[in-house]
Amino acid sequence: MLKIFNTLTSTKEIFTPIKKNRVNLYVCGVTVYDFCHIGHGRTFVVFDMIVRYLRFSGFQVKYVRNITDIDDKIISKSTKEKKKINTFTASMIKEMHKDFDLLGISVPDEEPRVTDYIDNIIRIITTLIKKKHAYIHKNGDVIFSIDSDPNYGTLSRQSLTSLESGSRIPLNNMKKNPLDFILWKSSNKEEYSWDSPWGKGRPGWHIECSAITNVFFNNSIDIHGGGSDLLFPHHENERSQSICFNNKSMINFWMHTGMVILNNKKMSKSLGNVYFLRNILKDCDAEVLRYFFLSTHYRHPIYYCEKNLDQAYTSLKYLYTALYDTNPFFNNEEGLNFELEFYNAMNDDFNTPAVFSIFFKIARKINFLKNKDILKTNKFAFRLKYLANNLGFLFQDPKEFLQKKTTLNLLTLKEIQLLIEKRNIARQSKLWQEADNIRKKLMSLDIILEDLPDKTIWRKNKKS
Ligand SMILES: Nc1ncnc2c1ncn2[C@@H]1O[C@H](COP(=O)(O)OP(=O)(O)OP(=O)(O)O)[C@@H](O)[C@H]1O
Ligand SMILES: [Zn+2]
Repeated sequence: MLKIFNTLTSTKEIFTPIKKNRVNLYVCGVTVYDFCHIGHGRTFVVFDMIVRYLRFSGFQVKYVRNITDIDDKIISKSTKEKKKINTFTASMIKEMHKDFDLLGISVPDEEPRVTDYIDNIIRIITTLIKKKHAYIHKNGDVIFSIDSDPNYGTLSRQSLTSLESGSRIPLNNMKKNPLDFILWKSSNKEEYSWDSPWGKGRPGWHIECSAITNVFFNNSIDIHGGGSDLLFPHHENERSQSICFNNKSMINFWMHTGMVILNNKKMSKSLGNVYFLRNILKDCDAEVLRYFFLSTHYRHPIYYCEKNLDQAYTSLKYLYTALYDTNPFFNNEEGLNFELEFYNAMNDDFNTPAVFSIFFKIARKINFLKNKDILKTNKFAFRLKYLANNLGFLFQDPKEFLQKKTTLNLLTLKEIQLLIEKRNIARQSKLWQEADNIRKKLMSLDIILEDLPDKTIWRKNKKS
């Protein structure tokens, strides 16, 4: 039985979908004004893992992730680069897809862009005004009145009084409450404004998700996700608007991922403390990065540093070394207790760190069986691969993975193989000094040897 931590109730709850066997999942996507960073990678790998597991568990999942393609930062960046907004956002979206592909994040079923849903946004705002949940300022801005919603603050569990006193927005004559937020921003700039009953303008940020979820899910959502940075104000505001528009809430579970932290701050485009995915992936295998993201529980923050990536690499190396030289053999006999442990861990709010320790247990079993019982080894290898594949791991050829970090400009693969053979002959002839010299020579070229019972394998030293 799957249990998910629901931010709304702050408890782990049994997950029952609104419609049997179907899951409607919506995740807030990227504001496209720069390349994607590791923080995006973490959040979207987490939801990718969740989608994969839900599908693996037999649910039919409809996964929608929006793209914010209109916003102040987009306007200022495209202006700076002297590009038309559409051209600029189209190129950023293309780059985002490239990065996510590199990371093995499967494509959502729908990726709606905000600018394609302006009519729907206007329709919702019109209704909110009619229902007196929003008011029009004389400059043409439309503003949501949080005091019109008695439940405002419920999701992020904040008391309005403390929010108001803590708010740094000055109480001017434009907003009735300092926490009121903009639904429609008046603007006359041709390129990024649309006609509306309140004059030319463009949507505020929060309203886009209410509009898009209405279009794609008719406001009937099983899981709504995003990073924990979005809980307040974005998700609080979105929820409030949607409830006021629809008269009820049909979002059952709210899930939030922990932040990727760099230098004690959330990694973010606007702060500029980012590592772009594309740069990290030049040196780091995508599966290693994926492993790093999921080796901490999705709700906890993670701290990016080389050392943590190295640890992820070492762990994956252990799993691939276990699979090396096996022929995974389909079966329903061996490792079923591990499979059960896997389901228990995943059903416990997607506990991937626990899952990885189960993978390790299977790998240890494989290592123990190797050279003792080939069939059993291969059956356990199947179990490991089968379970890991379902979360997007262990798809690579073990040999290729172990040898991957090779930018071999000094030695060709053939030369390495020749040296290994030479060393093996020296060892067989008990010429230990000569064998050791060859090992040292390879080591100085960052090639590490591992002697298995019947052969020697090599890999590139990760740190080089
Ligand atoms: N450091 C991070 N760790 C984990 N998730 C993140 C991080 N930064 C952004 N996200 C998530 O990625 C998605 C897209 O975020 P967004 O495009 O707003 O990125 P951002 O870098 O925070 O940009 P900005 O600084 O302009 O707000 C959101 O779901 C957000 O929660
Ligand atoms: Zn959103």
